Amino acid sequence: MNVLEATNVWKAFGDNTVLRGVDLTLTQHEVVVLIGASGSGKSTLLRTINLIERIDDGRLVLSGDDISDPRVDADAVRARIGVVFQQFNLFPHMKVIDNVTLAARKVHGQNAAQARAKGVALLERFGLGDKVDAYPDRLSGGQQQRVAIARAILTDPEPVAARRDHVGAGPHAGG
Ligand SMILES: Nc1ncnc2c1ncn2[C@@H]1O[C@H](COP(=O)(O)OP(=O)(O)OP(=O)(O)O)[C@@H](O)[C@H]1O
Repeated sequence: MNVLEATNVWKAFGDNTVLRGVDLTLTQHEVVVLIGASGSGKSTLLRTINLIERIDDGRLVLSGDDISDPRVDADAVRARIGVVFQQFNLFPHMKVIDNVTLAARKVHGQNAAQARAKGVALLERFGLGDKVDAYPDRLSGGQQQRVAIARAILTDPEPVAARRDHVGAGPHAGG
């Protein structure tokens, strides 16, 4: 019995086409790992299956039921699917750049213009130059994670090497 059959699934956000004709079949008791670059569309595919995002084209069949039919009861479908979400505790009402520089400005007293310049440079280094003025809910999980890392780095934390010396940890500690 196929638990899920995704056929030729397409999904775009504006001119960013994320899912381009995805086919996926899952059978009962099967464990499947979805691997791809950050921002390549893994979460988007999972969100379409859970009807958080509606697909633009294609078909999704859950245990024989066509859940891509717009008339389907989304809550009833979601009740049949378990989801673990990614969460990085960014402020949802603040742009990426403001999330990244907030602690540096408010807690560490860094000059606003200077903090912004450093923040933009760091975001560019992390491949997020085009997300500086986006809000967190427009980013992928990995992109949000990198914003959270940039926020931590911008406050100039104690170097990792020095911290390792303090706690006596080996070279592979942390994570
Ligand atoms: N609601 C949205 N509005 C606009 N763009 C979005 C939205 N959700 C995701 N995107 C964009 O779609 C692309 C795919 O995002 P998705 O979250 O599916 O990636 P992912 O493969 O799960 O990435 P990661 O490994 O980083 O979690 C990204 O470029 C992201 O910016």
